[in-house]
Amino acid sequence: MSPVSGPWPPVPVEPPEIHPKAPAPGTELGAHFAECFGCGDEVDDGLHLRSAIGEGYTVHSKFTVTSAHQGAPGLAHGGLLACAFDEALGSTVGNLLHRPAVTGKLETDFRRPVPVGSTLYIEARLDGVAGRKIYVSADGHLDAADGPVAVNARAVFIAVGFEHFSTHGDPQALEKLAEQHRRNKREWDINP
Ligand SMILES: CCCCCCCC/C=C\CCCCCCCC(=O)SCCNC(=O)CCNC(=O)[C@H](O)C(C)(C)COP(=O)(O)OP(=O)(O)OC[C@H]1O[C@@H](n2cnc3c(N)ncnc32)[C@H](O)[C@@H]1OP(=O)(O)O
Repeated sequence: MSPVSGPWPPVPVEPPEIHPKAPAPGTELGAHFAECFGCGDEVDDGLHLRSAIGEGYTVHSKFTVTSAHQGAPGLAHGGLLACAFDEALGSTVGNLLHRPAVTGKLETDFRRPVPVGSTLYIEARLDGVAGRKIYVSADGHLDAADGPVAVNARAVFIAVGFEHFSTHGDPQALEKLAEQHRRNKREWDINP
């Protein structure tokens, strides 16, 4: 079975334009929202993904699998692995392009089991942009940045206005996020 289901990106794309205020390679990113299941510190059984900007404007993330993340006994649940990639890929779009966007499509190839206690090293990249569609992909290596590949993922994020979050989300939580970003002096304004 081929891990690749077709050409990627599937349509002609423009090269991504890295935002002039994107964090420099080596920058640790921290949580983008304390209540985020993927990266937030306030979610006890969340994934607690930790990410940093890599060379060539990639994003490198680490996800350590705990017993809270099991599907089969002792093994990571595939849906939670997909969640880790959603987070890593979304972080890549948000931090490198400074463009609010949501996941439109997320595809994963699970190539090796990921045991509880192991750490997935995820390297994510921007593959191209076609209008509002932002194409990204990532590889997840087991227990080391150059470990065997356990998961591949690719996704289409769709750029949205900030009103997407204020209209469909929780305005109070959005304000909390805005306050957090003001406190951390982030370079983008998340107010709608
Ligand atoms: C909070 C602010 C942050 C600010 C930035 C700070 C940086 C922070 C760093 C870190 C970031 C975060 C990390 C977290 C990561 C996790 C992200 C998630 O889990 S997001 C939740 C799951 N996803 C949804 O809930 C979407 C639900 N869907 C929708 O809301 C709509 O369907 C939407 C917005 C995606 C599109 O709806 P329409 O009405 O606006 O637009 P239409 O015309 O339908 O589509 C626009 C284009 O996109 C294509 N498109 C739409 N859906 C597609 C799909 N599923 N696959 C492929 N293409 C699709 C269409 O074909 C169209 O393409 P054509 O312009 O015509 O070429």
